[in-house]
Amino acid sequence: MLPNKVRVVEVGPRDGLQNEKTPLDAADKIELIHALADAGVTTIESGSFVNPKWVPQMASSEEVFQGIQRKSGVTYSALTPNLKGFERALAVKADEVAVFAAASEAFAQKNTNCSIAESIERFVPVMEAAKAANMPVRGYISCIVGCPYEGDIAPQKVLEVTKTLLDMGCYEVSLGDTIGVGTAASCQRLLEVLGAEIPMEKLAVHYHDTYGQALANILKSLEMGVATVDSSVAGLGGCPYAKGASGNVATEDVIYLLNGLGIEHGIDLDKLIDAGNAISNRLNRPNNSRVANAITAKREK
Ligand SMILES: CC(C)(COP(=O)([O-])OP(=O)([O-])OC[C@H]1O[C@@H](n2cnc3c(N)ncnc32)[C@H](O)[C@@H]1OP(=O)([O-])[O-])[C@@H](O)C(=O)NCCC(=O)NCCSC(=O)C[C@@](C)(O)CC(=O)[O-]
Repeated sequence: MLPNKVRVVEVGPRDGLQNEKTPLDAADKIELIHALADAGVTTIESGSFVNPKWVPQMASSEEVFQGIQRKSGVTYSALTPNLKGFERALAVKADEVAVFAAASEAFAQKNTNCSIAESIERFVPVMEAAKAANMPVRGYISCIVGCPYEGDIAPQKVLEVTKTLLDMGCYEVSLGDTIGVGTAASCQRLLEVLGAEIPMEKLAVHYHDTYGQALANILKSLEMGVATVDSSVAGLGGCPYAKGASGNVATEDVIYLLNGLGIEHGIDLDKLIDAGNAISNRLNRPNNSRVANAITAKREK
């Protein structure tokens, strides 16, 4: 059965912009975040406190958080790989942080320079500090169905990491199909394994659209009881440690799907399209949302 309401987690300003080649200054990112909040998005991953040598596009995250005019009811979250990242996020008053692990050892090494177990160890002090600061922590898992280095990933491995993150205190785990290889069938198999042990409300889906399967995978996930979907306005981004991976599914496309299904989400599609067109123009790249392109063409007629 489909959920009545879906929470859309906008990851464009982080997952999207971390992999765009055109450098943006903090003011452009702030403008994007303001436009997203104005469109009704209530969770916006606004930056990342990782080593700026690894991901230079996120180096201005402090400035971004300090420059945002916060809208009441909106959660401005940040990615934090370790205690140092958490302290940076806390200093600029992020509302929520996210730790990120992988279901593939090879990807964990490439992305975080350590094994899966070591990445989890780094989260222990983050969870303690977040608890003391009363800050919610989200968990991410990369490579939930496939890894660019290891190939297919067993659902059992994803289950193990998901349980670990939830046991540590993450309120939710977002399942990342980092290279977009999942299909409705493989996502269903994974969610069946997870759903046997974990309540669906603890899971979110985070699909990249490399193989054009993201919307089908989202629909399947909604049918299986998932009600939180990550997406990126204009389909921004990719992944710096997964060559050839395209951006997240475009938020505009997700909203069009939800509208068609009659599922509540609280986002104004027209305003969202304006936000996506503006950032695409600023980056001098095409808008990767098919819905945005279709509606923009219709507007121009
Ligand atoms: C995890 C580390 C930090 C380990 O990196 P490391 O080099 O092993 O760390 P270290 O602890 O040995 O420290 C080395 C240097 O980094 C500094 N450092 C250490 N931590 C920080 C920090 N937080 N902020 C700023 N600086 C930091 C630290 O201070 C030191 O500086 P130095 O003494 O050399 O001058 C590194 O590998 C890293 O930053 N990785 C991030 C990679 C990344 O951002 N990837 C993209 C995000 S994940 C993703 O996109 C997937 C997701 C979530 O969207 C889901 C999906 O789709 O799959």
